[in-house]
Amino acid sequence: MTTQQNEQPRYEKDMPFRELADTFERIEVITSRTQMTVLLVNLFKKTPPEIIDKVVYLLQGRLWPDWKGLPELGVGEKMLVKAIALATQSRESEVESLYKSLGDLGKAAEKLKAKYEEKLKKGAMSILAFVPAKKELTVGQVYETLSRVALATGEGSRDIKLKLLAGLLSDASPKEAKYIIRFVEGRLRLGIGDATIMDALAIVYGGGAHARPIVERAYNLRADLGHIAKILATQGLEALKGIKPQVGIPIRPMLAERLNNPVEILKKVGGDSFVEYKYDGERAQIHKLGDKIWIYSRRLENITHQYPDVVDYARKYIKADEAIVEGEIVAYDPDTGELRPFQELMHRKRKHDIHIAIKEVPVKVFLFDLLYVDGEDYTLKPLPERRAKLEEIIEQTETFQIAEYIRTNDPDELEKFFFKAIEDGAEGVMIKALHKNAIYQAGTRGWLWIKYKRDYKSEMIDTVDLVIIGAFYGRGRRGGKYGALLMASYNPDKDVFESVCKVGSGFKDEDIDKLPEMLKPYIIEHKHPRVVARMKPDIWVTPALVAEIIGAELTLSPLHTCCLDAIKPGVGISIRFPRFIRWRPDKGPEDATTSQELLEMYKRQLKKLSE
Ligand SMILES: Nc1ncnc2c1ncn2[C@@H]1O[C@H](COP(=O)(O)OP(=O)(O)OP(=O)(O)O)[C@@H](O)[C@H]1O
Repeated sequence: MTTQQNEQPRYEKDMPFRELADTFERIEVITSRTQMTVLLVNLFKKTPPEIIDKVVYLLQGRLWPDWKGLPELGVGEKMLVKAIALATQSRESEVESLYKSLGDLGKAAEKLKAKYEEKLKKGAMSILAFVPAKKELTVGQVYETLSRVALATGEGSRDIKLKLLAGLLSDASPKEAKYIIRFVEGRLRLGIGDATIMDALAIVYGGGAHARPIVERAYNLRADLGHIAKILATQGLEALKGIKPQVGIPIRPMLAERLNNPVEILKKVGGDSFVEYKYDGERAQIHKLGDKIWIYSRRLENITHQYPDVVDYARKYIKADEAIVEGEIVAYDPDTGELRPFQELMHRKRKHDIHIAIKEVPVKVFLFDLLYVDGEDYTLKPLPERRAKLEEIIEQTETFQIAEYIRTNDPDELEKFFFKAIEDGAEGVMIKALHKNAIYQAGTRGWLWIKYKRDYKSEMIDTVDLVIIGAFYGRGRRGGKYGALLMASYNPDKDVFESVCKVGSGFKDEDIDKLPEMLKPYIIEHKHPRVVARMKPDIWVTPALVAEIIGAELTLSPLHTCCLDAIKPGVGISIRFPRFIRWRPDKGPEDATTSQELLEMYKRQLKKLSE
């Protein structure tokens, strides 16, 4: 077996890997977080600044931040068993049985390594052979070798990985072998949190606890703790103080608190606020540098490859050389423009062929913040300033636009907008403070943003039969035809038809093709006298035709008049994500589901949302 020492470059500024393995071992037996910090402080004091980033990554149990999208180690248990067998000149069956009895492959490696070293020593003693003194493994070497293991891909990569690992284990002491194996297995499990690492960094390189918020702020702006540690260790605290976001490195997201009372919410944010749709999609932090685009998820994974369409929009419609903006990616129906449920977006993510997925589940992006543009950090500027700049640099289109919002300090207005948001397929609303301290609190959940979602949801179990009272012109593939219908329930007490929803989904192409002919005899120039509606369709029709409809749930809406004021003042009952099932030619308009029945259904199906 050739040893890694001979193949690997030695690091000028390096330290023995033993130091790290010793720290791991001590961390395993301590019981308090303070002790953990002390151990890390001692470790960092011994660490040359040039390799602090590698030490931090190894403490985090990874080789680099996940968002880099670099390959993982890609080493299975079988390969590890082989590598241990090679490095300790044992049989694979021996490794396996020891693994079985100890329940820990790291410990098995440690034992076999110790046994092998013992054997070597004895052999050397008995024949008085010359055994060259082994050089110590260094952090740099271990890091470099493991990186090469991860980056070896494609044909022949299995052999390369095996050879590299076996070499590394040959050079390792028993204890080092144990931790190398656990690291590769992803089972280091030392429970060292980022916060503890930051505490220790602040003490060693920042001069004490006062440096801690500066380290944290830097990490929030650039979610790469190794990178932040290296700047701190090599350039000092002042360099960290001036740190700005960097395009390509994700910013840790700002998060919202939750409240369900509009009056209280407005009090919390200081009255005047933006109330925005809380879209039900995937959060996207979009970075642009010239033509290069990165998209990061809520958990800062690199999801760029999942959204080539969004990459395209960002390239075209962000009018800045460098920018970081945030928004929500939502699935929509191109024929009606309506938003689709979150599950459809997930369906798209599961598809293997991204080009088919893009066609089947097209998406829109609703932008809600701007964090950085052309060299300027916007995270410390108040929201109105960020929004104004966002509006300035975005060319808004159908598929790439600013989130729907109102500015208000009126709880009733807030509530109405909330119901409208739900009916339009959003989850609720986000209320955002506008005062001068309303900065972008990266990495923090706070009261500058408050989410307002429903407590209750009325599941829709049964279908309903509703009457057509109007129609909307279609777009996309439905251009020149009707794309959606305005549907109503019957109110026998008043003998009127009350609007419930606008339905555009569930129709087959032939249904859409037949609509103009079906509706033609019923078209009228104005709203029918027996129709009560707030929404205005492109054409009105006499209530006559009935269709069976289902939806995700019954919901409250300020746009519809079915049971208006019955549950809450100013809002009626509606259907969220309604879908056409079939025509009901056997039913006349007065046979449709009544408003009273819808009210009963709403009440019956009311369910507390357990979160
Ligand atoms: N207009 C908007 N402004 C901010 N966030 C929005 C908006 N629309 C949708 N969102 C989504 O809502 C989330 C904000 O809620 P929160 O900060 O509580 O995050 P969360 O913990 O992911 O919660 P949730 O599960 O409710 O989405 C964001 O992460 C984002 O994905």
